[in-house]
Amino acid sequence: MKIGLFFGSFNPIHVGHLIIANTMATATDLEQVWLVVSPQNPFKKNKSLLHEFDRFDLVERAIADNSLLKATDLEFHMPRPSYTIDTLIRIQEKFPQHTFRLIMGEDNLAQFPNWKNHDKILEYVGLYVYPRPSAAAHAFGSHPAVRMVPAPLLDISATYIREAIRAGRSIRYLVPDAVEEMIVRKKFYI
Ligand SMILES: Nc1ncnc2c1ncn2[C@@H]1O[C@H](COP(=O)(O)OP(=O)(O)OP(=O)(O)O)[C@@H](O)[C@H]1O
Ligand SMILES: O=C(O)c1ccc[n+]([C@@H]2O[C@H](COP(=O)([O-])O)[C@@H](O)[C@H]2O)c1
Repeated sequence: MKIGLFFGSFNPIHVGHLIIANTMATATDLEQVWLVVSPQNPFKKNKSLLHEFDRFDLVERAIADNSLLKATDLEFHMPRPSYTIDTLIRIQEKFPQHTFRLIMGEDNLAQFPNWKNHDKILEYVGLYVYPRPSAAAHAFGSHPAVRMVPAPLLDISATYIREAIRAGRSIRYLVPDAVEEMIVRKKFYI
């Protein structure tokens, strides 16, 4: 199978992530998308980073009704911070029967040349990129290993959702109902 790996902090998962994952699984040649929850992005020092077990639970709740999407906690058992190349190698070793592509939002492309072994990532799996309104300029638009997937722009972020919660505003429709229910019940991000 050809599978898209969608890495993220998912702090928390929101409808933007779900639209991206579902678009990749239905409007491209990818047959499934696996959401890889990263314990620690090497570039992010976030005080409001929820424990990875809780972020993973929220992801599982969010995708429970979509058989094309799966969640994986593989990075929980790997060294921190979470370097994507190391995880890609581990996943390919574990699932030699599948081919993989790396999915990311366009905002990640500007910093991508600073990722560990980014050339190797391009060679190894290639990228499927979802456009993002806040994306800074980058030089990957016509790179042969990078596929820009045309799709509606989504001006929504986990930062906005955390701020809304802190300010006592509703996050209804920004996250699935089951995710909102758990965030409210467990008082996450307050
Ligand atoms: N609205 C969006 N449009 C395009 N890509 C997105 C969007 N939201 C998230 N992504 C992509 O999803 C992946 C995981 O992102 P992440 O979990 O950091 O979400 P985020 O909303 O950007 O979070 P934060 O606001 O905390 O930085 C990244 O590749 C990111 O580029
Ligand atoms: O491997 C790297 O050098 C690297 C540098 C920056 C980010 N990443 C990964 O990119 C993914 C997206 O991060 P985030 O926090 O924007 O969701 C997440 O899995 C990070 O571990 C990976």
